[in-house]
Amino acid sequence: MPATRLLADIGGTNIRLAWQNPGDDSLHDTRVLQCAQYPTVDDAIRTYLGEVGIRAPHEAAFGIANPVTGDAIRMTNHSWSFSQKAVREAFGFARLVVINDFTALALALPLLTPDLLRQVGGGQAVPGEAIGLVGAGTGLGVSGLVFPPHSPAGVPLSGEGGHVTLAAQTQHEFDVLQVLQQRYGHVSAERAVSGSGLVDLYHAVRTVAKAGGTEVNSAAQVTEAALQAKDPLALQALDLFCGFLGNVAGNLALTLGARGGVYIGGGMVPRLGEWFDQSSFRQRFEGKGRFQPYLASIPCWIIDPSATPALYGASRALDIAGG
Ligand SMILES: Nc1ncnc2c1ncn2[C@@H]1O[C@H](COP(=O)(O)OP(=O)(O)OP(=O)(O)O)[C@@H](O)[C@H]1O
Repeated sequence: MPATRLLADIGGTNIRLAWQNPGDDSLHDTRVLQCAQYPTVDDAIRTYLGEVGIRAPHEAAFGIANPVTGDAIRMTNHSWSFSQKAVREAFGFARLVVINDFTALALALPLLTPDLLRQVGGGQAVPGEAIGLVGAGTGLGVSGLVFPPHSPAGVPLSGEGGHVTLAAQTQHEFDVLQVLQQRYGHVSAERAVSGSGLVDLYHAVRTVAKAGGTEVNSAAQVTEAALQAKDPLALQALDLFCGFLGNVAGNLALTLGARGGVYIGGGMVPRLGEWFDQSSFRQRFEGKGRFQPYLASIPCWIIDPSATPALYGASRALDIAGG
């Protein structure tokens, strides 16, 4: 095989992998593996390379769901940890770039074609203005793209906005947050707006309602109970989830001045289909008092995750790193 580029998007549940030929943007052999089935990231990568028949990729880029602050990587919502240097040496990569997974997704936003996006509310994006990015999956990823002078392609943000403090706006939300607070102490946005967060919201809703309800252990069970069985408590939990996401996305839009729009990534919202559009999301996105008209003009788009956009962003990170 000629020199190839290995790309990985490493989340708390899934690792998505693909490879590219030199000078060609097309992704090849895109696969999704379950992180929990591999003791280390090296094992998952070796399995992938073996399956697709590539022995020694020349270089690699990973987007990964944790802050990247030095050589040592420790995932926030999974047990994997590794040294970037050790991985680079183990696989013989000439270059390895590791960035946050939502920083990688932010780098891919300008590449997204309209067929991969579905708009939920708002008007037109203002070209050249900041863009917000938020996405619920195993965790809650947050990033954005800003366009300082001389950087027309945009500069991605590397933050940990999923861990901001979650605020309540209604008595019911306050009651639910109190239940979460008793469990976690600090209730970050991710404690509610994530897969495990949705399960916790369901249990909290039941506690507040002093109700029985169905036993659930996964986010998929809550969405199924809500959208298929029309279980009222599951519907309440799912609507709280969407409302909290709207609240966080609206805060992000205000903080960044994201008149370029807000993109919604992650694996959860696309699974809610058009039900999401009539949830509390948009109302809570805009419901910021005097800034309602400002937010009402900002478009939100749901990203279709099937195109594995973060892999393209990881590849762009290698291009930008040069060398
Ligand atoms: N039908 C469903 N409805 C809602 N949530 C679901 C459904 N199926 C799976 N999930 C949740 O989606 C989450 C996984 O999302 P995603 O595919 O974005 O994973 P990931 O990329 O590994 O996550 P992250 O990047 O946030 O660490 C899990 O928490 C899972 O419980």
